[in-house]
Amino acid sequence: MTPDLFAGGGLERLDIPDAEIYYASRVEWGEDPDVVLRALIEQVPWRTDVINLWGKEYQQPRLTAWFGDEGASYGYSGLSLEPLPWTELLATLRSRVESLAEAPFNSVLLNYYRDHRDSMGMHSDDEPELGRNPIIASVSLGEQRTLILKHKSRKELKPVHLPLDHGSLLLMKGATQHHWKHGISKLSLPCGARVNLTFRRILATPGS
Ligand SMILES: O=C(O)CCC(=O)C(=O)O
Ligand SMILES: [Fe+2]
Repeated sequence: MTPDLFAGGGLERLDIPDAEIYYASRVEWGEDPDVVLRALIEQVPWRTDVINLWGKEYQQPRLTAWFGDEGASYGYSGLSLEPLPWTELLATLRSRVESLAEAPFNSVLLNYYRDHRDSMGMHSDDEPELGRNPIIASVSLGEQRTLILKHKSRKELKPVHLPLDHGSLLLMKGATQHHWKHGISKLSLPCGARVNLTFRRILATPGS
């Protein structure tokens, strides 16, 4: 299959069935990715979110933060969460991501994996607020960690392992979330910090 390149940016379509995923390993961000990583680790008011699974509360195994346009809120365990306002750095990254992805975003979820023990469970980004066939733009900074993708119904398809590089951009769009789950596993060997930013477009607050 001939790689299908987005204009500029070096995004290359990956050959994964039932998915529309593009990847560029080293994007020109206009800022040194080392500096961006350090600034985010230091400046973002990181929090440990509690998730409710089957009536039991668990701390998420990573730190998170959520920024976005005013009103781009989403329902979460019965609460409606308001985003923090864009910082100058995050607004700059958003503009760059929007031009590379050729799509608008009104919020960003940040994940901070402090070391090899932090992780994210398998899930799809299929919240109703994102609408049908959402486009998610994921920026990775710091330690390389591997995104694992598992098809939800075609058991003959092997899991796909995508190592995400420092300064890379991954786009998931089309029916990807419908067919695939993704997550970041813990590692057994120590590794450094990684910050991931997933830019999203919240369509509307249900009930508003
Ligand atoms: O850290 C990553 O690359 C994955 C993040 C993710 O899947 C999410 O925020 O929904
Ligand atoms: Fe996700």
